[in-house]
Parts: sequence; C-alpha cells; structure tokens
Amino acid sequence: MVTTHNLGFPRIGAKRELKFALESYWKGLSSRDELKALGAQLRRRHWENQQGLDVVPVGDFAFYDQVLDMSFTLGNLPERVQGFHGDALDNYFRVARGRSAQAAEEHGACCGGVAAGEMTKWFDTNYHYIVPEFTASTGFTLDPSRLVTQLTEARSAGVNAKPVIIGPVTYLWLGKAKDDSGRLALLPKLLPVYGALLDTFAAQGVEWVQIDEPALVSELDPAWQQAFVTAYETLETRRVKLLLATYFGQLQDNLALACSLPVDGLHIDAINARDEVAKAAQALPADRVLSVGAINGRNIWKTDLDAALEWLEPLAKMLGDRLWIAPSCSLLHVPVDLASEQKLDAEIRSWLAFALQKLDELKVLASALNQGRASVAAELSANAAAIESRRTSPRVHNPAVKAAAAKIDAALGRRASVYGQRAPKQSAILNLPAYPTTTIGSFPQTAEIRHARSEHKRGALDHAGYQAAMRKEIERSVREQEALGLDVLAHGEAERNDMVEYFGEQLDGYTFSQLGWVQSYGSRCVKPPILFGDISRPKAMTVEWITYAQSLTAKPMKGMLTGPVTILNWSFVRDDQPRSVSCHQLALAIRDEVLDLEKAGVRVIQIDEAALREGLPLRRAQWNDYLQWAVESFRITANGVRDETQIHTHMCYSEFNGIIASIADMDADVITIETSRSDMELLDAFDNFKYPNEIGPGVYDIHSPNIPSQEHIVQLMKKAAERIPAERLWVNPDCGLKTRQWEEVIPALTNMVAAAKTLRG
Ligand SMILES: CN1c2c(nc(N)[nH]c2=O)NC[C@@H]1CNc1ccc(C(=O)N[C@@H](CCC(=O)N[C@@H](CCC(=O)N[C@@H](CCC(=O)O)C(=O)O)C(=O)O)C(=O)O)cc1
Ligand SMILES: N[C@@H](CCS)C(=O)O
Ligand SMILES: [Zn+2]
Repeated sequence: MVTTHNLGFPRIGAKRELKFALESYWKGLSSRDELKALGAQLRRRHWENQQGLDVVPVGDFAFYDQVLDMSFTLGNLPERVQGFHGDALDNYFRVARGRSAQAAEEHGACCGGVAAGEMTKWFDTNYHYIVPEFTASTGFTLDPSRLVTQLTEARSAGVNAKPVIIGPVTYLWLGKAKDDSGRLALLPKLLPVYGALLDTFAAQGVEWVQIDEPALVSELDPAWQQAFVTAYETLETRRVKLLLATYFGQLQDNLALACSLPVDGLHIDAINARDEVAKAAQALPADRVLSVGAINGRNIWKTDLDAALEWLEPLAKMLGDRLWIAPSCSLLHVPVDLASEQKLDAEIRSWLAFALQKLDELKVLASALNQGRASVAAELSANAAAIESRRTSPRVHNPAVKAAAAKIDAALGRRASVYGQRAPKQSAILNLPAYPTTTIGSFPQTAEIRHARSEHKRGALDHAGYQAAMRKEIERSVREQEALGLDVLAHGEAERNDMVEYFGEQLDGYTFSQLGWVQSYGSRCVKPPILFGDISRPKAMTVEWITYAQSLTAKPMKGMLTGPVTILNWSFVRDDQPRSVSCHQLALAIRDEVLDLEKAGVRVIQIDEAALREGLPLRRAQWNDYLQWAVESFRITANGVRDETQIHTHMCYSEFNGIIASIADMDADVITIETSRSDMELLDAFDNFKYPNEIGPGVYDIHSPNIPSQEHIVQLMKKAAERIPAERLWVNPDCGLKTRQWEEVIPALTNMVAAAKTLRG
C-alpha cells in the first residue's frame, strides 16, 4: 500500500487570520494569550484540513518563520537578545523584526532596542527566512517545548503526526558566521542537540520525523558532503525513523550521497527531479522508504493525474509499501483553498488546484495506486477533461503575441549610446547634486488607502471617488518628499495593491484570485497573479498616475514599473511553455509602457527587477541560460528609450557575487539595491569598479521599525565610497516604504537627506 503524507501546510490561514492576529498583537491591541490561542486554533484547523492523509506534518506552523523557530529550538539566539527578561515569544519577535530603543521604552519593555535578524530568500522562492547567526563560540541548548506542545495538540486532534524539523546541515548552511569562523566547525556542537531532540520525539512515541535537508539540491563541496555523512551517522542510533526531505531541485551529484545516508526514507521532488526517482528507487537499500513529491507544491495548476499514474504505477509495483507520495515541497508556497474563490472565470478555475485541492489529488492518486484506477474513475475523468480543456483553450493562445515575440532581435534591447555618452545628457536635464537622494517608490500603504481600495472593490466607492482618494495620497507623498528635500521623487504607488499583482490585473493573459494569499515573510502576504495565456497590454497602465504626480512638482518624478523578470518570478506561471517565452512576452508589454511614459515627458523611469536575483537557478550550471533570457528581457523592456531618459532599476536581497557582469549588462543608468542589513558587505560584488554605472546602496533597512541615524547613514555611505566612486553614488533606502508608517518614514528620510548633505559638504 502506498502511504500519503504532506511536507507542510500554509500557516497564514485561508483568510490570513494569523496575519491579522500578529499585527493586532504587535500594535498592542490584543494579548499574547489571544495570539497563542489563534495559533492553536489554526493548527487544529489545518490538521482537520489534512484528514485522509496517512501521515501529517507537525511543527510546520510558525508565528513568524520556520527557520527562526528552529533557531529557538536549538537555543541559537543572537547574543544581543540573550538575557531578555520578557516572554520568549516577544524575544522571538525582537529577533524577527528588531526593536528601536524608543519603541522598547514606549512599551515599557525591560530590555532596550535590538537590530533585527537578517532576512533573506528561502531558496528560489518568494518566502523570506531569518538567517541564523553564528560565531566560533556559538553554543546550542535544546528547547523542545514548541514541538512537544504541538505534538500533544496533534495527538488530541487525532492525526498521525510526523514532526518536521530543518536538518542540521541545512540549518548551518542557511546561516551566516558573524566572525571568521567556519559554520561547519559547529557541527560537533550541534549534533548532540539534534540527538536529544530525536530522543525527545522517541520518548513521545513518535515513529517518523521529517528532517528537511534541501541544501542537498545545491552544489556542495566535499566538506559539506562529508558533513551529511557525519551528521546522519551520528543520528543513526536514535529510536525514531528519519525521512530525509529534499525539494526545489535535483540532487544530481548528491544523489548517491542522499541514497547512502543511514536514514529510513528519502523524499525527492519529482516535479524538478523526475529522472532521479527511478535512480533513487534502484540505489536505496531495500528497507528504505522512497517518498516522491508527485504534486507540484509551487504552482496552482491541476496535476495531470493520468500522466502521473503512468510513472507512479510501475514504481508502486516495484516498491510496494516502501512508496510514499506527497506534494513536491511544503504547501507554504500556494494559497489554501480554491473553493473560496467566487469570482474566478469558470473555465480557468477548472484548471486550478490550491493546497486543499492538491491534497485531494494526492488522495486520488493513492486510491488509484492502492485500489486501481477504476476506484476513482469519475475523479480521473474529470481531471482529464480539465487538463484537455486547458491544453486546447483558445484563451491561452494569441497568435499576434506569438508573432511579435518571434520578431525579437538583439537590436531591440540596445540603447543608442553607451552609459558614458548618455550620462552627461541626463545630468544636463536633471541637474542633480552629488549624492542625489531618492526613494525606491512606495510610500506607506495606510489603512485609509487599503480601506478605500477594498470599498472600491466591493462597489461601495465608485471609480471617481477611488481615483480622487488615490490622487490625494499621491499629493501627500509628493508634498512630504518636497518638504524632506529629496532630489528625485516617486509618486508613492498608493494605487497599487502589489507591485506585481497590479500589473497582472491590467495585462491580458492574466487572471487573479480574491483570497489566494501566500506568506512572503512574517505577517506579510502576496497574492501572486496567475499567468495562464499569451500576454499583451490592452492600454497604458501607469501613465495617468505618473503624469498627475509630475504635474504637482518641478522636481523629477520617476515613472515606476515592475520589470518582466520580476513579474514572472512573482506570478504563478504557465507550465506549458518555457519561462523564457512568457518572460519575452512580458518584456514586450512593459516596453510599450516605458515608451508611453517617455512620450508623456517622464525623464526618469524605474523598472524594478526585485526578483531577478532570486530567480537564479539553484545550480550554477543553469545560471547562464537563465541570465541570458532574463537580462535580455530587461533590456528589451528598458532600452528602447532616448539617451536623455534615465533608466533606474531596483533589486532587493542583492547578493550579486558571480553575476555582476550580467547586472552590468542590463545597462540601467542607476541601480538601487538592498545593502543596509549586511553593513554594505553586499557591495563587495561591485568592488574594483566592476560596475560601470550609478549605484544607490540602501542605507535604511525598511524591514525594521528602527530609524537609522544620520551618523549611521553617513558611515554606511563612506563604506560604499570605499568601493564605488562617490560621483556614481546615490542615497536611498533598501526597498519601498509601503510596509512602514509615515511616523517612521519622515524621521528616517530626514536623517537620510541630512546625511547626503553632510556627505556633499
Ligand atoms: C517587495 N517585496 C515584494 C515581494 N513580492 C511581491 N509580490 N511584492 C512585493 O512587494 N517579495 C519581496 C518583497 C517583500 N515582500 C513583501 C510582500 C508583501 C508585502 C505587503 O505589504 N503585503 C500586504 C498585502 C498587499 C496587498 O495586496 N494589499 C491589498 C489588500 C489589502 C488588504 O489586506 N485589504 C483588507 C481590507 C482593508 C480594509 O477594508 O480596511 C482585506 O482585503 O481584508 C490592497 O492593498 O488592496 C500585506 O498586508 O501583507 C510587502 C513586502
Ligand atoms: N517600487 C517598489 C519596489 C519594491 S521591491 C516599492 O517601492 O515598493
Ligand atoms: Zn525592493
């Protein structure tokens, strides 16, 4: 019999209950007990949602982040938050979000402000985790309370619980040494704590533990490979069974290693590594379970169940009870329930599956494998009809778009002159001071803005009323920026629900959900639009807003767009054509918008490619192919403008080592990047004049409520000037300010402008 299980369930709640509870607690509007009770309620509901699976995950719930949870379980708290006298949950939030000394004082906390932990991308997803911090003296102490409590809850909910933890090697691999020590040197100290945790599970009567080691899908040097051997040989003797879970890619040269580790089962992502399933089935010793991730945990398309059964049936025959099936990865990356969607077009809806529907698909596959296809004939035939409808629908294919994309040539992405010739023409028009100041685009998305949009959506506020409300917000942003003395202004993006969804809503070939929320970090969620067909732009999308904003000021106002690669990477995209094809279509659509903005007199156009770096394949061998079409797409979008038009781009989480030549090849006149939390370390990639154009290294960590001081900003910029000629430096925050409050933004930007003036002096 095939066993069904799940690697993780979305924890934010089908109606984002966790988000609202967290934000209410952080604002002091509800109690810690209320927050904890909501957490327990969500966990219980999610186990009920997973009923019918043979084994369900426990410990996949986190109030903020699963990696931070693991740091607390292992007692690896940054030194600066050790000795906190308050509640452990509050300390956990202090690491996640940081806390200014002023806020700590206002809330009467016993301990002062702290810097937030660094946040970075979880592999190639749009989820962000809090980076574990290490030094040579880092010690570990087990705190199993979170997992034990959740196990007890799961038992009382009547589920067959499988605790989920991040494995020791991936835990070290995800972290960062804050001194010169090597992370692997900590393994001998870490393993006894993992051993004790497994002993705790054994004492609780746990049979299986899922131990996530996604680092195995990346390139590992021999020392890291050896660490896997050491770790699992050390943990082998424990009295629980270990299911080693890998996901997000292929094991490749780590396949033999993964199959040889002394664990009881191995999970492989069969969406990304189908070819490796048969190899693993051959290589695994005869007493090991092979878990195959046969349902895509990263997209929202229905699985072609007949096609899946074609390759699963022989495998089930070969492995018998040793075959487990599951989604390819945790369902954290998909929305909860398609049934909540009332407004989706019926045909498109019939092609989709969210988390709950994916678990239903899993059960159908298991029934077909265990009792024969006839036992689920109706489900299989409905599935086959949906797959066929999507394959042949005329709504998916637009010959005019395909023809335009076929005509793309290199000339389309080339600017008339090189940067050295364009730059003087631009400065003659813009007349900016040294160290020009700007922001990344968005200003606070206040409750009033969100409320107005929600009223407009439900029909209580008409089009004219909504336009007027947004114009008022834009005017407020412009006035504030003028008062602050910023040099290049942004309209503030009040009218945008999200920088990707907003464009998805206006492009043909896209649809969007009402409640398809996916956690991005902490309480922040995104609703990725669904790219289902060939892309075109029926009309200009931003020109009216930007020209209105420009009409309010004599300072240069940036046109603000999201680039094709980022739109692609933050959407749910087609799996029936290469990503590069969808990206080229997006590039042509956004290019038209760039040219329309230029025609309307906009002198500076920013094209955000926040997600270009995160889309980089996990394996270096595939980087060139991706970078080739990603950079080409950006160039098509951006480079049709005149020399006099200044093109900016912006990227968050800018770890550019190894790809700086491609970043330079995009040929934006100015790039603004995230650097402040890394203390300008990320600028190392730009060192030695490797980047030829202008750069704005972020000096204000917008993910934290902390307000950077003028001195701190000056100090950061001085570090930047050690690596990049001062005449090519801009001064700006790390990213957009939409998640912040005006009360934080005004003092922070006041300090930023003052810092720029000091630097000029
Ligand atoms: C810059 N980042 C982004 C990423 N990915 C994106 N797709 N977009 C990004 O901006 N990835 C990397 C970074 C960091 N990630 C994020 C992700 C999400 C946010 C964020 O602020 N999210 C908001 C939701 C934004 C949104 O879509 N808002 C809608 C709906 C607002 C809403 O909740 N309305 C209420 C009603 C309110 C009322 O009536 O008063 C409701 O629907 O119930 C909108 O504005 O219309 C979040 O809150 O999580 C930031 C960075
Ligand atoms: N222009 C966007 C970029 C975020 S990555 C913003 O300012 O929010
Ligand atoms: Zn950003």
